[in-house]
Amino acid sequence: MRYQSTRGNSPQQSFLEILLGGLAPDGGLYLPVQYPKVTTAQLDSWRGLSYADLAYEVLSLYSDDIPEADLRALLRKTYTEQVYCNGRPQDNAKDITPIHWLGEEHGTRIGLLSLSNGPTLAFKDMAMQLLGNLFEYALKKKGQHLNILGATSGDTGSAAEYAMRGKEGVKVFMLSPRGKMSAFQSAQMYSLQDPNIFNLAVAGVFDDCQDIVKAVSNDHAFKARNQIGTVNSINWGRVVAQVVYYFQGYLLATKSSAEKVSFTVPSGNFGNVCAGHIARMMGLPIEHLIVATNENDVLDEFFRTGIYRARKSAETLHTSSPSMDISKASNFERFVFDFMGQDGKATAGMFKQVDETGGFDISKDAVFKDLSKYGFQSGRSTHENRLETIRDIDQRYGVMIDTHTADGVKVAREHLQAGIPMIVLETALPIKFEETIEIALGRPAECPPAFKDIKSKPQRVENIDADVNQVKAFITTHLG
Ligand SMILES: Cc1ncc(COP(=O)(O)O)c(C=O)c1O
Ligand SMILES: N[C@@H](CCOP(=O)(O)O)C(=O)O
Repeated sequence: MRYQSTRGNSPQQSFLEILLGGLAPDGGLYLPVQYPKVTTAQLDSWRGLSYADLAYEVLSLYSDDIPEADLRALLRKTYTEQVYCNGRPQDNAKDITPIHWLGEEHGTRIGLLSLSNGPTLAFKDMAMQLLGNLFEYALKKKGQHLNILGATSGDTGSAAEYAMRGKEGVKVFMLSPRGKMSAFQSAQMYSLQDPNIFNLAVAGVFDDCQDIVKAVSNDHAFKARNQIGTVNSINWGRVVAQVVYYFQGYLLATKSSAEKVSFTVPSGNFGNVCAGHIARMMGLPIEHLIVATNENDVLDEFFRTGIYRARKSAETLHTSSPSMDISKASNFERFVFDFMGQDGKATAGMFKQVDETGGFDISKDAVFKDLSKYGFQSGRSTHENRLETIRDIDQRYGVMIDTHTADGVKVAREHLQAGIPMIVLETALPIKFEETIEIALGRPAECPPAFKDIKSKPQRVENIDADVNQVKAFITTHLG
């Protein structure tokens, strides 16, 4: 499979080439030149496979430069019950991402796709554990080192750091928004003392951190000299690994591939739901993909109105679902490229307009009228909605959900369709946002034993301004 940039002005590359490179040289994001199609017969033949073997079926369509035996071995090493049982050991842990059915509402089943039982208790572990193993494999093959520059609003950072701990030839420089994450999230990252991990607390919001990552990646000389790579969903490897659990969710929810399901996805950087879009483009029978935002509702506004209006850092609100406090969703560009007919020049023009004027308006264009063919719907949730939903799901079903998943459930309930199962992606465990859980339920969230004393451990973090040059200087100094 060859990969093209969404800005249409970079040479096509293979899977392993883009894996270590991250952002395309023209500033765009990589996508395959075409989405491989999965037939219903093929889909039915995948029923009953282990998660690792299902992942093989999906990923082998995208990574033909990794020999079959190597890819299968990497996937079997990654997707084990031992790795994905950290949060809440469950009866069906062998499914890796089991569905926890809540019940029936308005004539349809509603369930949670459990994605947060990995080492850091958020869905990011699903792809990040694989990325760690893929990096190690690719670097060994090429005899290279990799210095990862990442941005986090709370969960990508710890997932990446836990996945890269002790990995030979890999250093991690992680930018996080100072004071904007939960105490548990900060402690997870900042308590790591590994010599290959560097945490930088930026005076700004997540979007500032992500802008710095992109600016550093766009300095081609610096990137090449310092072997800079990415672990954010900028990296196609992250997105494609997330495609797998849509297939798993679908197969677990249905008996035959004639059936349809809908997914609701708590969204911030649009990476998770972009993976759902790709699964749908491959032919997975998804009725709707419902984008659920918090008060930072740029994406909801776009799907309702056709107007994309990225907010400035100062307008980005600090909410009780802080991992979704994002106003410039990186992966939205991948979807724009698709709905613009994979026209790189048009996509580059639209994002130039975003840089210059803050957004674009397609409300009157034919492409917006045509957007329904992609199956997207959307909604937003607020702090009050979050508290109410956490309370309701606890009382009605005896299940405690985190604040981001609560945003998903709130919005999912507004889009139920009789007879079409609704699967809400559970993106983190409640303990990560324990302060809000305590407010909602008046009792603490359950904490896995591995994290009992996480907040009392000594922390190692450097404060830094939202300044590209300061970040570059830090990297240069610490690479020696
Ligand atoms: C817990 C949680 N939920 C939802 C999201 C949103 O996912 P995405 O950024 O892929 O849209 C994130 C981070 O992005 C997250 O950490
Ligand atoms: N919510 C994320 C933000 C980064 O998203 P990514 O999917 O692009 O890595 C986080 O928790 O850091």
